[in-house]
Formats: sequence, structure tokens, C-alpha cells
Amino acid sequence: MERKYLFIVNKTAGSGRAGTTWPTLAEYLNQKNIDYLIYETNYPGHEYQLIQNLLKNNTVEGRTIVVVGGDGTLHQTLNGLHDAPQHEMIPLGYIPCGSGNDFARGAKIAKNPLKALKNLLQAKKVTTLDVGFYRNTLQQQADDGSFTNNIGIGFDATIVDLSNSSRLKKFLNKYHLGSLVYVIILFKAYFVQPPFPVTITTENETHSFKRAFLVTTTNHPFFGGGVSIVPTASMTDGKLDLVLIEKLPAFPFLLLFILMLLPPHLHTKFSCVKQFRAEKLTISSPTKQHIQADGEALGAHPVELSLSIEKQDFIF
Ligand SMILES: Nc1ncnc2c1ncn2[C@@H]1O[C@H](COP(=O)(O)OP(=O)(O)OP(=O)(O)O)[C@@H](O)[C@H]1O
Repeated sequence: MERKYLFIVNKTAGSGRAGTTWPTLAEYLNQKNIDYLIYETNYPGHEYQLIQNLLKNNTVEGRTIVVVGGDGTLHQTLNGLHDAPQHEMIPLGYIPCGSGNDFARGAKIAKNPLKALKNLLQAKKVTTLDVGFYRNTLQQQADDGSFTNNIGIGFDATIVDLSNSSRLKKFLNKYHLGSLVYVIILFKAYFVQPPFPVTITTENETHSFKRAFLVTTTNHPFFGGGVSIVPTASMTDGKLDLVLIEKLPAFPFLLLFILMLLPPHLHTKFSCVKQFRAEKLTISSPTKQHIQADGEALGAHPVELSLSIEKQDFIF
């Protein structure tokens, strides 16, 4: 039986790349007489609401949901799916059109959107992968959700916060130059983010650190648009990988960052970089910290994050 599809398209993803790519994908779908519906997102977080409504009125029934956008679009869609009572492991497809595309790297989905679509249409089986689950219990109203890539407090979350509020980014986005501003934000975040105390607990151990700077838990090797933060992380091992980097002076931090970017990724050998691999983790800090998940801002507050693994079916 021919598969049917429901496309969630964020045309603004990748500084508009998804919008310019969609007509090519639609043309291919029409050529191949594929049965599909398309829903475009109109504002940040719209994917979440869309999915919830489409599930409620049974529009999704019998269709594979395919996300066209970046990691944030996938994140919002996955969370819309998970927060609906009847999600029942509906498989997700993903066509990478964002600026970072870390999930596509981690899951080895073709970078070229048309190639990724062709592979998806030909896929014979679903692939079950780990996704992370977080619960922040320190907030008045406990906040929870899923992440495909990573969840972080400290430096990376400050970068997300600064880039969301950056007027320069919004201006450059109009000219498809949004990613240029990331370099400026990276430098700014280094000076804005102070060191903070944090306690990490796994099934077997508890460790406290006084001067954490970046605390990121990842589901696969990549974060921040291709930075191989934990080269050995896997989306099928049922485990999460936490990396903690302590605050360093600017020059050593820059060197460490360069090591992170370049193979063989020797940053993990330094004593200021701590690693934990576990099925369950908690991260607590009494200080107010920005939190990011898959590049989406989750606000700023004291942290008591419980992390675990769930499974999600994908088609690609
Ligand atoms: N029409 C829209 N206008 C503005 N934002 C939108 C729209 N539709 C979806 N979004 C939001 O865009 C955000 C970023 O999407 P995504 O991460 O997929 O793209 P990206 O290009 O990787 O993003 P970024 O430029 O932030 O790296 C998500 O939070 C999503 O909810």
C-alpha cells in the first residue's frame, strides 16, 4: 500500500532556505503522485499547536508526519506529538532545511533536502532511535518535554537566548545571512555567561562543580551546527552523554573550542572537560540559568532537570 504523508513546513527555517526548497520538494511529490497534505507554520511554536489540532481532528490518521525545517521545527513537532494523548509512536520523517541540522548529522540523513525526500519515500522500514526526555521540577509549574539533539544550561543556552533577542540576526535573516551573526554572539556569550555551581547525579555517582560554564547533555555527537561535542555518543545505546566544561580564561577556551571543531576532537582529553554517560541523569543548580533544548529557549530559572531516554520511530 502506498504511504500517505502530512508535511509540516517551516518556510522561515535556515534563514528562509526551507521556503525556497519546498517548491522543489512539492514538484517531486506531485510528479510521483504521492498522497500528501501540507501545513505551513506561521509563528514560533506553531508546529506544536498544529500537531495537537491535527491529531485531535484525526487528520494525521494513516499518514506519516514529515518535518521540513531545522532542529527547532523538529523539536516543536516532536513535543506536539508527545503531549497528545493518542500519539502512539507515530513515525516522523525529517527533511533538513535549517541552519544547524544537527539531528540530520546525528541520524545520518542526507543533507540535500531532495535526496532526503527521495530516501524517505523509498524507506522500507521505520528506524527506532533514542530521544531525550527532560523534566524541570524546580519551576512552579513542572515543565517537561522531549529533545532529539541536546539540552544545555550555561554557555550554549546563553547563545540561544542572545540569538533569539538579537535584532542584528533578525535584520541579517532577511538577507539570508543570519548565521554570520552567530560568531559575534559566541564571543558575547563568553563574557555574559558567569561560572555557576552545579551538581550532576547519575545512577551511580554524584559530583558537584563550583565553576561550570557549559553543561550539555546530548543524544548524539553534534551540537551548535556540527560541533562534535561527544564524538562517541550514540542514538541507539539507550544512554545520554553529559559534557561539563569548567570556566576557562578566554584564550584557553578559544583553543578548546577549536579542538572541539576539528577532528580528532581532542577536547575531551582535558581535565576541564568532564563526561558522564548514563540512562538517567539529574542536573541541579540553585542559580538562575538559561536552558536550551535543540536550540529552543526554555526560559531562565534555577535548575533541577531530570533527564532520561525514550524511543521514537523515524522514517528516513
Ligand atoms: N512562520 C514562522 N515565523 C517565525 N518563526 C517560526 C515560524 N514557523 C516556525 N517558527 C519557529 O522557528 C524556530 C526555528 O526553527 P528551526 O530551528 O527549525 O530553523 P533554523 O533555521 O535552524 O533556526 P535558527 O535560524 O534559529 O537556527 C522554531 O522555534 C519554530 O517554532
